[in-house]
Amino acid sequence: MSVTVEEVSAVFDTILVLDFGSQYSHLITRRLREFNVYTEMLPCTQKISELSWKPKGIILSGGPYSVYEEGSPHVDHAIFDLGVPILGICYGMQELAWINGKGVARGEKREYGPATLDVQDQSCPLFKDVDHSQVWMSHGDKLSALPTGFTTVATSDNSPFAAIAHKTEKIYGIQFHPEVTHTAKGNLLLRNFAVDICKANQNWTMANFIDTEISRIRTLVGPTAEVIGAVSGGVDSTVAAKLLSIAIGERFHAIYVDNGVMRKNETETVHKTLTEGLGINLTVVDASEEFLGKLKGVTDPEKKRKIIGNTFIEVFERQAALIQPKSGEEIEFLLQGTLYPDVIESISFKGPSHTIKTHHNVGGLLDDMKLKLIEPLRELFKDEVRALGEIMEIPHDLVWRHPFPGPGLAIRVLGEVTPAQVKIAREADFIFIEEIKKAGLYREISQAFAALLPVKSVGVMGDQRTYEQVIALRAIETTDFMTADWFVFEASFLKRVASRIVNEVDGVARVTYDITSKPPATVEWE
Ligand SMILES: Nc1ncnc2c1ncn2[C@@H]1O[C@H](COP(=O)(O)OP(=O)(O)OP(=O)(O)O)[C@@H](O)[C@H]1O
Ligand SMILES: O=c1[nH]c(=O)c2[nH+]cn([C@@H]3O[C@H](COP(=O)(O)O)[C@@H](O)[C@H]3O)c2[nH]1
Ligand SMILES: NC(=O)CC[C@H](N)C(=O)O
Ligand SMILES: [Mg+2]
Repeated sequence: MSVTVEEVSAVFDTILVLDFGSQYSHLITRRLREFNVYTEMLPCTQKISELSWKPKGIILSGGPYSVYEEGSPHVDHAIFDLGVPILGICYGMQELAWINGKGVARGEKREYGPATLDVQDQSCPLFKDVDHSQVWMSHGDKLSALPTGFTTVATSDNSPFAAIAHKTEKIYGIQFHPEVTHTAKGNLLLRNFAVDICKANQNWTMANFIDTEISRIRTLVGPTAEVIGAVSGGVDSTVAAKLLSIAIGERFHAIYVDNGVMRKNETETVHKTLTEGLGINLTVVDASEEFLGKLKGVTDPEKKRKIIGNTFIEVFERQAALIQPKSGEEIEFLLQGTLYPDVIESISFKGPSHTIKTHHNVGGLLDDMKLKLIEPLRELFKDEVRALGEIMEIPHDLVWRHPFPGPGLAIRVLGEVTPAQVKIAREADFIFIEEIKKAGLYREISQAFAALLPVKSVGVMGDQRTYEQVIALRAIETTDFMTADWFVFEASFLKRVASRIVNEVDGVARVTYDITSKPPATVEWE
């Protein structure tokens, strides 16, 4: 028997962003959701007839191509038959012009940076309260003529067609980017479009999402089937597990694997919080010896990742096989903590970005396990997951936890991973994080940790010459982990941490602080 489960976009009023490959496209989605309008992004090649829901409005994003070039992407003209408002941004506006008269050409010079907007037509609802503000331009092509049926709504010094609007339909084009923060009133403009012009309901809140999602899970799973899921104690898997546990109770089986390279006290804390605190049906598997045994003698970072990923799958599958569903049937579903950025990445018009490190998750389980997937967070950004966690009363500490990589301390112990080395990295990390929390800096920092370098250095302690290893501290600020800046601590803070680590952790003679940004460095040392 198959059940139909409504998509989120069929339940909430949805603005559809069609992506032409701009680096800013996902920001459009984020901005609209920030004022509680549900927004989804699909590739610009999406066939409208294949959509199972009707958007309240459509936004055409920017993109790196030129509309007049052969092979450049074009939108399905059926968007005009939907009778919903349309907003074209940069390439998106050029696409509207190309469809309505082809007046787009290479400009004499590129325009990149701030410009001041002059609104000519004050009655245009898109520009309500937006006049004379700074906007951000990033283009080389421009409109050479007004498209058929359009008028000029706003100009700037370099762009005689900074904004255009159709005379009778609700179709708008803007040359600048409202989604970037350099456009002072960009949020307001997007709000004017989504709320005033498209009349989208501002009901996208996690409080509303939670009920829809729980009933969606119940419909999908049905009255008797059971679900398994790997839970790390990280925010994504915990929030997903809590949702499942609210929806189907004991029929959800969470499995946490202690791989021997977790942080100090982690296994105990996760166990206690998830079972006693959150009432999740959790099994803790201690597989540390198995993992550490397989890591023996291995120094190559990618090999470490592969060994941990593969062992993880073996342990998980072994454990899953032990679960006997009450129904007498087999386990039917697997929970995954997939987030919206992963979805965007996989549907991106540009194709998935270049993989620098093979970040594993439990994706490898699927092929032979024949389980159906449940991904309750696949519509959410990380900040939405955190908001959802707060609503479900998951402890703050867990909701705001820095991400922790699946291979754990194994990629923070550079070189061979031995129990002795893991212990040093674990103790140093614990002190660093403890001091960060004491200083009230934990929430300001996106991720912080200590890495153990496989080099020895000379030191002196109590008149004795020492010859021990080096700890590198890393703390970064970032919004998306694709780029990151190192965090600027007060000198006194670093002094305190260094002194504690050298004094309290056996085997460390020296502490350094990593002051490299990403790029060129990555967040992790391996
Ligand atoms: N030690 C572990 N035990 C069980 N599952 C794990 C473990 N480590 C990772 N996983 C699984 O791999 C997935 C991916 O891990 P990842 O670190 O990306 O996400 P997370 O731990 O849920 O959240 P965060 O990004 O905040 O750490 C997890 O959601 C979880 O399903
Ligand atoms: O689950 C994971 N498995 C991995 O192998 C892995 N390597 C890096 N990371 C995390 O990804 C983010 C970006 O890290 P990098 O700049 O080092 O690639 C940071 O948050 C890193 O901690 C991993 N996460
Ligand atoms: N940011 C954009 O959308 C740029 C559009 C187009 N490629 C141009 O250079 O004008
Ligand atoms: Mg994690």
